[in-house]
Amino acid sequence: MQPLFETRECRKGRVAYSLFAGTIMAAICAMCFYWIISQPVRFKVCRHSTFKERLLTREDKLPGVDIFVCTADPVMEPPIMVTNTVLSAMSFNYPPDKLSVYLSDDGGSQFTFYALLEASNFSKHCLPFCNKFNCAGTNAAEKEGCDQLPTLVYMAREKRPGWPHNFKAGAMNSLIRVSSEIDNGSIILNLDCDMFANNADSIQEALCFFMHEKSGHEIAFVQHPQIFYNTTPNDLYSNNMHVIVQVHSSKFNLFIFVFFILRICFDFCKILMINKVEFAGTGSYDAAMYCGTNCFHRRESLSGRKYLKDYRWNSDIEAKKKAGKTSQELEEASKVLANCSYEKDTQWGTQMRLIYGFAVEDVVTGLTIQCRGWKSVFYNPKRAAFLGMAPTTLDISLIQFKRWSEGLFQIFLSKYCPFIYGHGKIKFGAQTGYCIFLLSATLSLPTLFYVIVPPLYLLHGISLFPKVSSIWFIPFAYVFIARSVHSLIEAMNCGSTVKIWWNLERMWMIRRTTAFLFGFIDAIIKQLGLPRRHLHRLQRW
Ligand SMILES: O=c1ccn([C@@H]2O[C@H](COP(=O)(O)OP(=O)(O)O[C@H]3O[C@H](CO)[C@@H](O)[C@H](O)[C@H]3O)[C@@H](O)[C@H]2O)c(=O)[nH]1
Ligand SMILES: [Mn+2]
Repeated sequence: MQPLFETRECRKGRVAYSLFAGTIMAAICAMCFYWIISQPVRFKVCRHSTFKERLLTREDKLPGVDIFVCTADPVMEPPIMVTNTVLSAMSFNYPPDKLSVYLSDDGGSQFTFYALLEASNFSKHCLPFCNKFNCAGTNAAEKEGCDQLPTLVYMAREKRPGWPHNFKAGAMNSLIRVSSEIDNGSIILNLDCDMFANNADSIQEALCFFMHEKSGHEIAFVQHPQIFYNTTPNDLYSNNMHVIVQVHSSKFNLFIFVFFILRICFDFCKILMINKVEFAGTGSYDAAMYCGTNCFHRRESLSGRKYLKDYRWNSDIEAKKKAGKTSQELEEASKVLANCSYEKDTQWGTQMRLIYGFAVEDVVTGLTIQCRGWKSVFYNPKRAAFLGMAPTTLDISLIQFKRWSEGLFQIFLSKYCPFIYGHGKIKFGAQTGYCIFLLSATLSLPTLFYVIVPPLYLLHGISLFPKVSSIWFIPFAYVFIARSVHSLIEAMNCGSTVKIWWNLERMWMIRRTTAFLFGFIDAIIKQLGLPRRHLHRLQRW
């Protein structure tokens, strides 16, 4: 007998729906994960202060300090700015015979070179003057007579087609070699050319960490925050995204609810608080991130040395190599070291020193140092030690964020992922602290979803959120208010105003939906080995 009816499963669109649900689930898990890892740094925030007067009583033991300034393009980084940085570095309140300033010019520009020459002549007049009037009493230069000035070295390393020059990491590694031939100072300060020293005593303050009796020998680097003297105007950025999504089911509310709560919970990461909460928090787990500039390094740890329990600072290693050598001899010796083929088939850039192949070479380098057993400090003194120039337009700022988020995510996807590479080597709080930054690119996806889907529902006349009269309104309202108030209080505690806080909220929304998204895509493309555009470097102005 023939059946009178049949039942058939409607398979149409099921695969598509599974994919869709899968992505939502993945996004929820990712955000949950992100929220969890952003917690440890908030539970342990430390602040340091130093007693530099006590350090001065040990003046005889002060180490040599080599300051590295990097520049790459005379147009985008005008020589006046570069020389300003160099002069500020030369005027530290520190014995001039123990201070050397190196300028690496990747542009090999005559403008920069002659500007530096002029600056060095100028310094002969201005530095003794500064020393005399700024720091009477404590200044070592004054005691030893005003005639001595810090050593000043200009380096333009060799670049050749076909040889990877590895951007700033390559420049830093050349500087490490060249400076070891000249002064071999056991402390290295790394400055970008758009930052200048804002406190003549910063070296002494940093030395308070390195020379601390009990734990100083464990410290590899002391990172200062990047603080900018020019403000960023937060222009509005219109983003035309025409996405048409057919919505079939209004039972989707649960997803939206979870999304709503999670997005709001993790949404803490604001640039102002980064310095005072997240960076300080990772520092509390002995693993402050190296951020490429404003950072004092111990030469030995930067050069790849492993920390061993019995390690003690040996000031004898600072053999003054330049003693007895003429500057011509030093120049000849340095030329070999700054040669483009010097690093061929060596461990430079692969295992140690500045690591190559990452858009954010600094962060990955800091991580490898910490995984070799060293600790690092995040020091945010009341008076900013260094001041810098921030991007002044929205597009340049977004390009910078795109490069950072991509580079950071690239580290997460590489063998240097803190959970794997750092497992058992750095504290769990430090691993999660790193990942707050390394995973920032991934935030773009849930954010995009959040900003696109609810308006589409609205356009279709489907109500996503409960009515004000409904009891279900309470959790929504609670999460929204609690999150906003917490974020505002955190910002105000860090010295921000309501307006700054509001602008930052807006900027983070813009960054997550643009820069982070492109960073995410490019990092994935690179991971898959597909062809991609070149790194955006130096498009600051
Ligand atoms: O081939 C290059 C490219 C850049 N630089 C110098 O590196 C510094 C920073 O480079 P830039 O590309 O302008 O990066 P920013 O986004 O401004 O810098 C931040 O992000 C970088 C990557 O994480 C870090 O290296 C920096 O220290 C940090 O300030 C500048 O002084 C450049 O002159 C070089 O020396 N050689
Ligand atoms: Mn910079």
